[in-house]
Amino acid sequence: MTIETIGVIGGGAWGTALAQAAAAGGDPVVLWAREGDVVRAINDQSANPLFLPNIPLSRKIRATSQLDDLADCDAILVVAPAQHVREILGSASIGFAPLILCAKGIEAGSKKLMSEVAAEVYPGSPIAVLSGPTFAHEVAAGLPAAVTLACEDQVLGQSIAARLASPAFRPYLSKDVIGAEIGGAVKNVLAIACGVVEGKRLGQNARAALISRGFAEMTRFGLARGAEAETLAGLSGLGDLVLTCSSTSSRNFSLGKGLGEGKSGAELLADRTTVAEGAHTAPVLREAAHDAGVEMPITEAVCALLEGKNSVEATVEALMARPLKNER
Ligand SMILES: NC(=O)c1ccc[n+]([C@@H]2O[C@H](COP(=O)([O-])OP(=O)(O)OC[C@H]3O[C@@H](n4cnc5c(N)ncnc54)[C@H](O)[C@@H]3O)[C@@H](O)[C@H]2O)c1
Ligand SMILES: O=P(O)(O)OC[C@H](O)CO
Repeated sequence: MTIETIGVIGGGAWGTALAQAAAAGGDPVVLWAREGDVVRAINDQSANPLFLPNIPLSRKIRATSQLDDLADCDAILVVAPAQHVREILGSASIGFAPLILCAKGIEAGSKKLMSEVAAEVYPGSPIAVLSGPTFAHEVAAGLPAAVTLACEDQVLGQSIAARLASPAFRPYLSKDVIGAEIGGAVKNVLAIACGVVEGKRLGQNARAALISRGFAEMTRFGLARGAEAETLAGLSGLGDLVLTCSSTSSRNFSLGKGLGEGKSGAELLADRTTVAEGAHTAPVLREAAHDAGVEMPITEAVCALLEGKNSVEATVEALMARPLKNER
């Protein structure tokens, strides 16, 4: 299968960066954005100052406000925030093109992963997941990055990988769709915890401990949901966890930093233009972990902090005072 025209749903930072990556070889890209200003800026100035400032975009990217304009695309990157994917897919008529899911989150209420949401809305469409350690501004600027491209149909996966690959963008194939999704969703919650460590100045040791014990949580939950351990230890799991837990370029890390500095979750989440997926995923993940009988103390701590139910001091004390146990 040859994939030429790529459609992109979502004109935020990551949708725009992926459009830029997909346009690198000179093939056309059609990007749907919700904001009229974004559509106009891309078409008139080859730029997206609202979500991806100071990055000149390829002229091969054409933006539209009409989802139906994606109907003839050979494959569609779905890059809306996780909580809006169902609604946006439901309002599009995009035939049977493969859907490449790029949002990192779990749907509130249903507790479903994006592949499960997409399969409900478009039961006939082949599904893939693209996830990994990728700050949008770096990818859009053409800096090197690698991602997991998970697709049960490996022939389709190879076609998608071949279409998106460039000297600066390297997809690694996997069949483990669930594993790729769980890594991306869980790391956002753990990044909030690492941001708290930074904001409260708890030190580098604490951050490394959180990354390691957070990875143990991610692995326990992932295995319980049918993910493969190798996927969780790969780009879409551990790779993205390390990236997002290390830098204020991460919105989730920055949100946690604010909590660590003493601001409230409500204050930090009010009037945001950009999305911090971990804040939406944390409570759903806590419920899903409970359903699966999986212990996720760091996730529970992040929820309590976001909900204003515990202070940072009391949270750290409680995590450190948990009964001693084997590391595995
Ligand atoms: N930014 C990154 O570096 C990056 C990298 C990899 C994955 N992702 C993931 O990509 C997804 C999209 O994130 P982003 O960074 O492009 O977003 P963003 O923060 O740059 O922009 C916000 C997006 O949310 C959309 N939005 C806001 N309110 C909405 C509503 N009511 N209905 C539908 N859409 C609405 C906006 O149109 C915009 O596309 C997220 O799941 C994120 O985790 C982001
Ligand atoms: O800014 P964040 O925290 O949403 O992280 C962006 C990407 O997911 C990093 O891979």
